[in-house]
Amino acid sequence: MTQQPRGPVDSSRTPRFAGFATFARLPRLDEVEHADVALVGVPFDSGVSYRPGARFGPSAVREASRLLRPYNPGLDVSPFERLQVADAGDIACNPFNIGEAVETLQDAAAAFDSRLVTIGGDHTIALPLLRAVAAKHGPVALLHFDAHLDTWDTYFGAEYTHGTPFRRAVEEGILDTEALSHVGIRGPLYGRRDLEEDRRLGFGILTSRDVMRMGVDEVVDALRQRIGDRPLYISVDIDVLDPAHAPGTGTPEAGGLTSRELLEILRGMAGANLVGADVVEVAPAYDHAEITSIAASHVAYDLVSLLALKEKP
Ligand SMILES: N=C(N)NCCCC(=O)O
Ligand SMILES: [Zn+2]
Ligand SMILES: [Zn+2]
Repeated sequence: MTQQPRGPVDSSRTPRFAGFATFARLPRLDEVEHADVALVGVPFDSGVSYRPGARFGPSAVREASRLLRPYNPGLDVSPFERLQVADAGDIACNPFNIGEAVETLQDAAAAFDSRLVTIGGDHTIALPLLRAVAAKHGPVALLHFDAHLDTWDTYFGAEYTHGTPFRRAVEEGILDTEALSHVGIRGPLYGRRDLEEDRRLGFGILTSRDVMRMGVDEVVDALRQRIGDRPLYISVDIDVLDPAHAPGTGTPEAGGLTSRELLEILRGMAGANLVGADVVEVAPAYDHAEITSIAASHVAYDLVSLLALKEKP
C-alpha cells in the first residue's frame, strides 16, 4: 500500500458529523498495512443478568467519538501521531451460545498483531480478551473499574456471564494474583461472603467511598505501587460511573465515580506497562443525550493515549 491514511479525518475540512463512524474518525484497519493499536467492537450481550442492550455499545461509542480531537492535553500526547491507530470493526459472536462466543472472541483477539482497545459488549468478554493477552504476555496485572466485583461463581449454573469473568480468569491462572485491583465497588451484594471470596482470589478493593475519601492522587499512588511495571490490563465497566454520569448501562448502582474522577485515575497510569484494555457495558437504549457513550469514548481515547505514551519515546 502506498499513501496510507493515518490519524483522524480532518474535522476542519470534512464535518465531523459526516460519513461512516469509525472510532475518532480514524482509518479502518483494512485501509492500513499495520496498526500499533486497534479499536475493536464486540457487540455481545448474552451474558447479562439484568438489562440487555450492550450489544449496541460499539456503534454508540463510535458515534459519540466523532468529537474527539487529536491532541490529548490530559496526558500531553497526540496518540494518533505516535502510533498508527485503526478501527478494526466488530468481532461477530454467536448471541445464542455464550461458550462459542467466548471461543470466537478469544481466537479473534489472539489473531491481531496490534494492541487492542475493545469496546463491549457486556463484561463476559473480558475473559476471552484476557486469555488472548495472557497467551502473549503471561499472567497480567488487572486494574478493574466497576461497581461490581464480577468474581461471582455462576448464575443459573452458567460459568460465563458478565458477573463471573474475573473468577474464571483467576482459576485459569491468567492473572497475576499479586496485582489485582477493583476500583469503584459499591452497592448491595448477595452476602459478606462475596467479599471474602473476592479477597481469597487475590483482589484488593478501592471502593467508590474510598475514592471519595482518599482522593485521586492517593488512589493512583496505591494502584501504581501494586501494579509496578508488570504487564497491565485495564478493564473499565462503564457502570463504575454514577448513573448520573452513565445512565446507559445494564446494572446501574447509585453512588458512583464521576467521569472526571475516572479519567484522572486512568491518566495516573501514564508510564505503566499497559498491554490491553476494554470499555464495556454501554447500553445505549437506556442512555440520554449520549452521556454514557461520550464518557466511554473519552475513556477509550485515554486508554489509547496511555498505550501511545508507553509504546514510543
Ligand atoms: N458486570 C456487570 N456490569 N454487572 C454484573 C452484575 C451481576 C449481578 O447481577 O449480580
Ligand atoms: Zn458492573
Ligand atoms: Zn462488570
